[in-house]
Amino acid sequence: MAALSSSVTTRSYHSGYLASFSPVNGDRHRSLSFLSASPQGLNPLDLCVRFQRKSGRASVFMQDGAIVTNSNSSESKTSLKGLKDEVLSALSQEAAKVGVESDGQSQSTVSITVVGASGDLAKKKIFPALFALYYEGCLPEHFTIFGYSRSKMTDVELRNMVSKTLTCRIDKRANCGEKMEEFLKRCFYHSGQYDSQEHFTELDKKLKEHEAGRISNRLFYLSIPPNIFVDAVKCASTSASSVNGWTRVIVEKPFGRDSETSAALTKSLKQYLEEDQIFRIDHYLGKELVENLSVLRFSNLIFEPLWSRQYIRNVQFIFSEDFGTEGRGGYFDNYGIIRDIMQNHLLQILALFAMETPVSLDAEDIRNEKVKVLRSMRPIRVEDVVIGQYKSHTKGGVTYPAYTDDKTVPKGSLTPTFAAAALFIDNARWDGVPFLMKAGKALHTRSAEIRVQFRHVPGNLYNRNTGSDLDQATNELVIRVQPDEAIYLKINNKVPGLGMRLDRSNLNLLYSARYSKEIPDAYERLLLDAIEGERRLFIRSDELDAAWSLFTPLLKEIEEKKRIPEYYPYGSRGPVGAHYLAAKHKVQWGDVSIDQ
Ligand SMILES: NC(=O)C1=CN([C@@H]2O[C@H](COP(=O)(O)OP(=O)(O)OC[C@H]3O[C@@H](n4cnc5c(N)ncnc54)[C@H](OP(=O)(O)O)[C@@H]3O)[C@@H](O)[C@H]2O)C=CC1
Ligand SMILES: O=C1O[C@H](COP(=O)(O)O)[C@@H](O)[C@H](O)[C@H]1O
Repeated sequence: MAALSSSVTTRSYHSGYLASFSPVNGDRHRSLSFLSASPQGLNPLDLCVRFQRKSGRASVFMQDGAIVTNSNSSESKTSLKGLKDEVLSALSQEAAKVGVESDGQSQSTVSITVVGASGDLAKKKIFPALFALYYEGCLPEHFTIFGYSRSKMTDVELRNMVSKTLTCRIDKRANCGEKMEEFLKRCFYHSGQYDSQEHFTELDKKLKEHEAGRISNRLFYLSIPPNIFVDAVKCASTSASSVNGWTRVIVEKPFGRDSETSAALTKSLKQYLEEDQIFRIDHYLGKELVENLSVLRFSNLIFEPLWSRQYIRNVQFIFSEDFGTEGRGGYFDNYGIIRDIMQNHLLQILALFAMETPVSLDAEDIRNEKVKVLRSMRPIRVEDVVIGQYKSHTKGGVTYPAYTDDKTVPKGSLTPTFAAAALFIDNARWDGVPFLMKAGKALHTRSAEIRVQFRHVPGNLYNRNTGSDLDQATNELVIRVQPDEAIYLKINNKVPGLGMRLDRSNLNLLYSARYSKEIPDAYERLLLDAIEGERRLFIRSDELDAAWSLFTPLLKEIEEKKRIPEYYPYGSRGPVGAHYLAAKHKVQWGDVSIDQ
């Protein structure tokens, strides 16, 4: 056991289970106390070790029978709450293992209300993710799912609707039908307006019936258009909050459309919620390879020492989709690709990529480091940005529509469906290194990747064998986020034979070849984290402010000056301007080279 401050106040583990947490010493050490009878036969050390292994997020020690965390002082109430939930869940698992009734979970319930249940995202992502979690045994023992929206539906109709969407990966497995039936029995529906206290009070009543007197924990997932976020939060918090457990709200993007509107949204939400109740989702943070970024960097000696301007020439974040805005043009036209993809998904990945080593894996420590990166970024110059919009294109006898052919898009819209930008981080680690971003719809392929291009080998003995273009012969690390998740490193290698010819070959970690387990959808990870109170993958308000501060001046300039996008054919590689932009910064896009 690690010895911590002797003034830590503790209660005997054997006399209780976790019920509260409290600051200790007013400084770095905090304790989690167990207040009532704990399951017999639990080994506190085992619990502690299991907890550490499971969370990998905070240092947790047992001392005098209490669990103590020594995360740094930036640790907030927030992370401690998360810790509490995890400990409860670990405790309950231990209890189940030794066959005693746990007084942790069996006394608490989690009610998940999908607000906007009739909508696209709910059907496409949220219900399937909840089912996948249920299938995997990740949901708590007592849980209830409620759909809430204006559409009139019975519980049975909701279940029918949801069952049609459970065509996710999970239903290919054995016993899926049975599991699906069990899951659907836990799904209910309440029809109501988003701004009606009365309707949320009715929801509250129904939730209470299902909670059956247990400690109630409530998660609201706002899967509705942003203009009604605040109404729904107001009603949920004032009329349907938990009285004895936690209440959390997952908010979907867009979080405003610039610094002002985002700040206004945050202010409005904070009228009804504490920051630690708000879970701003960026589903790219829930993607497996994005989650793995820190593991790659911080647990492999060979990468972190190279992770700086000294060895890295440029970094590229590339997002492309091979379909247009079909069906979502109305939403998209008000935002454009910079707000839709760059300001959030790509910038979040950039921050994770470039941050300094956090003090710990605690959510606040990681988010502190990400904010520092965002705040160190140089304002984006409009001349460092290329924008494009797709136009109609006929190929193989098929005509693909232009962006403005979408009936929900205003005629003559200048909204960019493609953008490329050069960004810089003005700090000691990254001074002068171009971070290039490229995002587009209706391109030739669907992919998301991070490309790290390293500098050339000084005085390379094999220059003669690699050709005159030194940059062509440098190492490149590619993290392919999707599809076909992979990490590969391009190296120079001798082509077997009697001569001395080098080629570029890949050291390739292709996930489908290495791991048999299917990769969970990002929404599964994020929903589970929200239930467990883990905030690491959610956006804190200061991160959001910093992200908007970076992009708002650029967006204003593009929009006020009515900058004309460069038109590119549907299904192409995007505007050629993106290549000129890269060339200006002595970069070649990695996704267009012959040996991608
Ligand atoms: N769909 C997607 O792939 C993604 C969506 N998002 C975000 O998630 C949220 C939900 O998206 P999505 O499901 O596509 O949205 P929808 O447009 O499908 O709306 C969800 C539900 O909200 C209700 N609703 C729609 N418009 C209004 C309105 N003007 N006033 C009141 N209620 C309305 C409808 O339910 P009812 O009429 O029954 O009340 C609808 O079923 C949005 O914030 C979106 O930006 C983020 C990333 C991807
Ligand atoms: O947030 C969004 O993401 C999707 C792409 O998500 P993915 O997980 O399918 O890669 C994008 O289509 C949409 O425009 C955007 O709002």
